[in-house]
Amino acid sequence: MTEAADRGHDNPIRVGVLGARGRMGAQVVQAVESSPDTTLVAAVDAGDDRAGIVDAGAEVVVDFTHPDAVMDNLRFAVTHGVHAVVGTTGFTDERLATVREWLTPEPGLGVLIAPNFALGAVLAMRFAEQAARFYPACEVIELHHDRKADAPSGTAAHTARLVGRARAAAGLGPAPDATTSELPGARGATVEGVRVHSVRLPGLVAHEEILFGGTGETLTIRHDSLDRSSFMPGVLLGVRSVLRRPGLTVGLENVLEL
Ligand SMILES: NC(=O)C1=CN([C@@H]2O[C@H](COP(=O)(O)OP(=O)(O)OC[C@H]3O[C@@H](n4cnc5c(N)ncnc54)[C@H](O)[C@@H]3O)[C@@H](O)[C@H]2O)C=CC1
Ligand SMILES: O=C(O)C1=N[C@H](C(=O)O)C[C@H](O)C1
Repeated sequence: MTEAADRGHDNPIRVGVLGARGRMGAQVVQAVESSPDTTLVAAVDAGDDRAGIVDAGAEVVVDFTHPDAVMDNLRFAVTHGVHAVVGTTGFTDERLATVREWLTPEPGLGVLIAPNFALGAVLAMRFAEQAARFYPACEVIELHHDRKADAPSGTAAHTARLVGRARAAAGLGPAPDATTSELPGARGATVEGVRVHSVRLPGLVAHEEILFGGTGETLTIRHDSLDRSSFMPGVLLGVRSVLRRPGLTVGLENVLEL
């Protein structure tokens, strides 16, 4: 994943990282330090003073923190004129509307929020959206490491929303389901009419299956992030592109022009 860079060694993009000591943040710190067109100017985690990001002259802040912390961080970035690339989960339509409001008086500022920065995950979501209208039923299974704070994953929720909206646009009704008796939770959560199931196990990183059922056949689209390095090309692409994408962009697919 590359994008024609107009910033290089002599004028690298000044990047601050929020959540810098976390699983993702630590990798972002390394990726930003290793890339010739970006330079790390601030690494902030819980308990640190995030004013350091502004004092250091960051142009872009990257946030991989926690759903409970991300809105406050984002408001801080926007009110201080810092572009933001956000991987943290927890974005509802209401939260996105709030971010758009914050950006209204800041017409030059860009915020990119992506539920998943891995190329294959973005492609899987797009393929699922394309397949949705052809099948009477779809369910999503996401599988993650046992330290993950939220369920379902942001990616699975986003996938279900995309599939659910594509189904609705195609005039598809509820998926056939004869279940009349169940233990609570046995059929998962429902997002835009699509069932979503969450698995948590040590040893896993981040995985998603989108299963479609039809007449005498099924289609399974599966993506596996086997290592967090899978997210870094997308994060760096986001850092480069957010500088020239004013307003709110949701999803890396818009940057990739899929
Ligand atoms: N969009 C994507 O491609 C990906 C998104 N994620 C999401 O990123 C988020 C973080 O995931 P992990 O790195 O696995 O979590 P983690 O728990 O390993 O790291 C989060 C870090 O943020 C810090 N933190 C919490 N509140 C903070 C605040 N107010 N200011 C600064 N730092 C703060 C914590 O101390 C911790 O070090 C989650 O929402 C996760 O779902 C994770 C992987 C990929
Ligand atoms: O917490 C994680 O690990 C991940 N979070 C994101 C999500 O919730 O979709 C992206 C990826 O699945 C890894």
